[in-house]
Amino acid sequence: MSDMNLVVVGAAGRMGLALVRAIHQTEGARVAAAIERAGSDAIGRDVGELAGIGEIGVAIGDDPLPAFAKADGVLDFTVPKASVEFAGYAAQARIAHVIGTTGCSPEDDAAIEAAARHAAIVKSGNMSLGVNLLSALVAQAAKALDAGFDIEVLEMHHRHKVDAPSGTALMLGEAAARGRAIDLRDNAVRSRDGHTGPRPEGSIGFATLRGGSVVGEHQVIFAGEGERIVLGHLAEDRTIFARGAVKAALWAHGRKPGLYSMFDVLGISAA
Ligand SMILES: NC(=O)C1=CN([C@@H]2O[C@H](COP(=O)(O)OP(=O)(O)OC[C@H]3O[C@@H](n4cnc5c(N)ncnc54)[C@H](OP(=O)(O)O)[C@@H]3O)[C@@H](O)[C@H]2O)C=CC1
Ligand SMILES: O=C(O)C1=N[C@H](C(=O)O)C[C@H](O)C1
Repeated sequence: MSDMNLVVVGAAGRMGLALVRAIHQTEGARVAAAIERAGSDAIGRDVGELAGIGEIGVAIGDDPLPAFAKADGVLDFTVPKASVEFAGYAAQARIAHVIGTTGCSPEDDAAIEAAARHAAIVKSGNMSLGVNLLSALVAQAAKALDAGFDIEVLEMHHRHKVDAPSGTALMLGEAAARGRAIDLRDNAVRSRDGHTGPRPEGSIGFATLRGGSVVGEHQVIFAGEGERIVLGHLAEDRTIFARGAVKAALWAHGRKPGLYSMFDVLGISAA
């Protein structure tokens, strides 16, 4: 079988470059095109050279449509507005679209869901095996522990991150809510400041730290009377997300249209 031709959008970004390296190391996949924002300094540069793997003969461009028309899939870790646009183009081209972008609004998610009627989309706030497994464990723990255990989600990321709470923190919050059989939207406490009053029983709290070069750290704390259970994940390298995304693309290639998650790709039961 011929290699899966992948377009990396946001190719000069932190994840874009990690994706180029991951595709290069994966049998059955090749970088067919690399796209950046119009006006980016990276336009015209060889994406392999930029990613530190040497020239691969793929110059970064700014026009996604012709690139998508010749490809089998798109890897997209950009910004919500761009991901919505790319979802429309990938749907037109009927090719797989892997979306790692976080910070999407409900309207963005609705547009992506609509595009998934025409193409296979895999979207997840975290593409690593570890976090997806952690998510299943969190749901299980939340189900086993009663509301006497307060749930708090703590995350830390590098100083460049623009959205909060992280996509992963929200995914872990969703897992906890699923375990508790409650709706996260009605129970999330996403910030605290000043005289907050006591903690609402059954709520799920989020705390965000930003600084330095931290790749991504998450903890879910179940705080009870006299004891705490802490489940966590430490990302040491962006390779874990990139490898997961390439795996998702290969999995989605030729699959029927629909919105899938990394649980589907990894065969993990959401619990
Ligand atoms: N799901 C997961 O496993 C993971 C998700 N992420 C998420 O991925 C996203 C990107 O993260 P990161 O790589 O650190 O961010 P970066 O800012 O380093 O990369 C994003 C890239 O996308 C480019 N871009 C923006 N708009 C467009 C556009 N319209 N067309 C083409 N390219 C565009 C940016 O260009 P410019 O800078 O010039 O604007 C930039 O190069 C974030 O939402 C992050 O949370 C990150 C890691 C793992
Ligand atoms: O922006 C990042 O860097 C990351 N974003 C994702 C998130 O929002 O959870 C995944 C990972 O933690 C890195």
